[in-house]
Amino acid sequence: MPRFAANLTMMFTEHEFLDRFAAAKKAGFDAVEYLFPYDQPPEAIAERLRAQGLTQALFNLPPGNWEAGDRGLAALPDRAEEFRASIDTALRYAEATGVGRVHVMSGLASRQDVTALTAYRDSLRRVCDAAGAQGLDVVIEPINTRDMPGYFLDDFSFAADLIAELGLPNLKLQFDIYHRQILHGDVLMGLREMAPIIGHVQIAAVPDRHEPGTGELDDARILRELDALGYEGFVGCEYRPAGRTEDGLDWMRAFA
Ligand SMILES: O=C(O)C(=O)[C@H](O)CO
Ligand SMILES: [Mg+2]
Repeated sequence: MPRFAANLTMMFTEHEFLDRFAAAKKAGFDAVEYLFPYDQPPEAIAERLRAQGLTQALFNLPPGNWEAGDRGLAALPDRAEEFRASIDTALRYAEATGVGRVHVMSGLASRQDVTALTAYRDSLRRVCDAAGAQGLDVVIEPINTRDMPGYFLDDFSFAADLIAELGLPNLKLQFDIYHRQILHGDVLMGLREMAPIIGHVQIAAVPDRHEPGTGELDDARILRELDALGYEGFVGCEYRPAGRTEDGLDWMRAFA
């Protein structure tokens, strides 16, 4: 049975961010993830995790200026210095929270741009080296370009080939089922083919990104496939609740 992590960026938004940890615990979660913790002191996050007995499943490196349109820095040659600084920031929060993996966002660039591809490879080597020294995995996630137009990493096969080419032992795939369906479909075969390199999974219904089981996929069948494949990582619940978060959790309890 997969271990579900509440995504506190998208769920429990009825509460202030630091109050979402208690809300997630009360709703039955033992793990959390979110996009970015950087608006809070690391100690404040660590205290919430400790007080609620929660495990930190994942968070992202700083993405640049999200409000200004940045969606990560790793493939942006002219932002290399900022990317290097983002690694140090993320590792400070990783130390405080005990997270086991961090997600590196590529940024908006073309995979046909050789300078972007070179920057991306260099960035992944750098972050995997620094994160590995702290016992952390690094995950990269193909994201669909309907939700994120111009995102550099928009193909699962490209991501898998790059992971194989770089051969970095702590570089793994963040398999977001929502993006997989939109980009390629073929979700079960994708899971079977990429199981050896999957470092994190996320789920949301397609196309509305609401609770699993409310879209076009048989999400219960997909979760059973993760069990059958022996996946022992987390499944991040990265969906927008259709109503109050607490009222929409029956789908998860079917797996309890
Ligand atoms: O967009 C997603 O699915 C993610 O998981 C990124 O981390 C945030 O955009
Ligand atoms: Mg995702």
